[in-house]
Amino acid sequence: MEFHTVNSDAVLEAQNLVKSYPQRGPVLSGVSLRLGRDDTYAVVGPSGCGKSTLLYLLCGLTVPDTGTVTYGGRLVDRPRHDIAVVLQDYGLLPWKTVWHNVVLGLTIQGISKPERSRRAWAWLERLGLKGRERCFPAQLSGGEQQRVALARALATEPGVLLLDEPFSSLDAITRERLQLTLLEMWRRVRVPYVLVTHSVDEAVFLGKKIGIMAGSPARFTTVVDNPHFGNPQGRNDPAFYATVQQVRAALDQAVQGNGAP
Ligand SMILES: Nc1ncnc2c1ncn2[C@@H]1O[C@H](COP(=O)(O)OP(=O)(O)OP(=O)(O)O)[C@@H](O)[C@H]1O
Repeated sequence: MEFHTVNSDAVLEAQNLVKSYPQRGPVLSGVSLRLGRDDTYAVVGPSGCGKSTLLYLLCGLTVPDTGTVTYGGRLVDRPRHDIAVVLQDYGLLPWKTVWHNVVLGLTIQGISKPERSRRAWAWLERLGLKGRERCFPAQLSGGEQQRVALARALATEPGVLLLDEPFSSLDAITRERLQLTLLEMWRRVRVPYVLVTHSVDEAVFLGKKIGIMAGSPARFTTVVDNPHFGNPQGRNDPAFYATVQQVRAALDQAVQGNGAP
């Protein structure tokens, strides 16, 4: 049993992560992140800077060279049931129906059949997928597949949700709808999340905190406390766009400065 001393109101905490890949060398260096119980955290940064790598470290799919990730004070060094991940390509099993994809994680966790059924129906309904449970992923649109991936993650009642560019392959309208869906889900179950995105606009809409990553190896150059998180007026509010521009400028500056301190 490994316990680490962390601030008790942090659900997920990364401290001074350093990560290298063979042949690639150091990708991340000195990366720290603190996700509180009521937080949502958006991560933006240039392509290839190491955002997905950070997410894999946060969920224990890979381990850092040095530094630690803790969940509720316990070291994360392998995947855990209470840290759910939603990937860009949905990660659905093509040979399983929507229903079986949604209950998959629950079956692995050994959840009883009635409880599996209760949770799966609840999330299919909340995400507007009732009636689609017998379909296979290939019979669904991209937006529907992404909602199945969200239902599957949320049905496990995770303590933390990690999302790796979950909406990037969707058209603009579907993307905005699903951003709202994620926000509604967060308001309902209050599961803290880390969202990796290429879209500054999405980061400002969905991140209470916005971490800007840059440099080689990358680190957080700036973390913005975002007053426009979940702004009901959203994109109709000029102040929202002022924040988008500020974050974009900070990102440009970080990239031009290559993240150097
Ligand atoms: N398993 C691996 N082995 C070697 N190099 C890797 C591995 N995984 C990622 N990399 C390299 O590490 C760097 C960071 O990759 P990562 O996918 O974390 O970046 P990213 O910021 O998420 O990129 P993007 O925004 O394009 O998705 C890239 O140069 C990538 O080629």
